[in-house]
Amino acid sequence: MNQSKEQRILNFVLQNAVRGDPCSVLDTIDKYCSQKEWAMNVGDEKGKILDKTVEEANPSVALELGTYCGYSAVRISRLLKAGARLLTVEFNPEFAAIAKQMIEFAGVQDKVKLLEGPSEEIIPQLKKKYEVDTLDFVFLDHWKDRYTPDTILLQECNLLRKGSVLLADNVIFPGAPDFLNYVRKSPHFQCTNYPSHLEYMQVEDAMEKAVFLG
Ligand SMILES: Cn1cnc(CNC(=O)c2cc(-c3ccc(F)cc3)cc(O)c2O)c1
Ligand SMILES: [Mg+2]
Repeated sequence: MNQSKEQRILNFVLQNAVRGDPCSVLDTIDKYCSQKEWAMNVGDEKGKILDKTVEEANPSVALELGTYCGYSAVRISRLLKAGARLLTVEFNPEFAAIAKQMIEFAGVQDKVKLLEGPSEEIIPQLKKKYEVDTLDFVFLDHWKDRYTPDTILLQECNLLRKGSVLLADNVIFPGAPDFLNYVRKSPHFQCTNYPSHLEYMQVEDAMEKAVFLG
């Protein structure tokens, strides 16, 4: 059976990165995806914006929507303080299986809980089933047309508190125009735009930070 691109990325990491070293896993994925096969990891340029936003938020409980191969789950969790945790949601079972192995190889599995299923089903379960009170940080990197409905759902489920930080990838390319409209017009969010480029390409992209004001 033909290997998937995501399986090839994982194999390249297993053969070339240092087990238990998150930075070496990130560098190895970026090397493969810039030199051999493009893939939709957030990448190093936008990854540095993600790093700064996570460090500033210093979250105890973080949520990621859109795990893919686990690149940003490794990126975020390597920065978490002792006892802090990342919940990451992936609806595609093939991607989830790759991400699980990537997270374990990087050695961050004790900080990361991978939840398989559609975000609209998992978000309403976070409080009771996953013992979440409120979320300190949310990284949106899943289907771009789910950013707005899931941001509304997070509010409806009382998962945001004053100061909760949302960071959205790809608000320029592929684009999330309705999300930008929604958060920038809402009195409940303070927004900041971070111009950047599409991962591994010279195409313009950006990340949007939206801090919940309560
Ligand atoms: C299948 N699937 C599972 N999760 C998702 C959600 N992510 C995206 O769709 C996504 C797409 C692109 C992208 C795609 C085509 C292209 F030409 C240029 C860029 C980049 C990203 O950073 C993304 O996050 C999609
Ligand atoms: Mg993305």
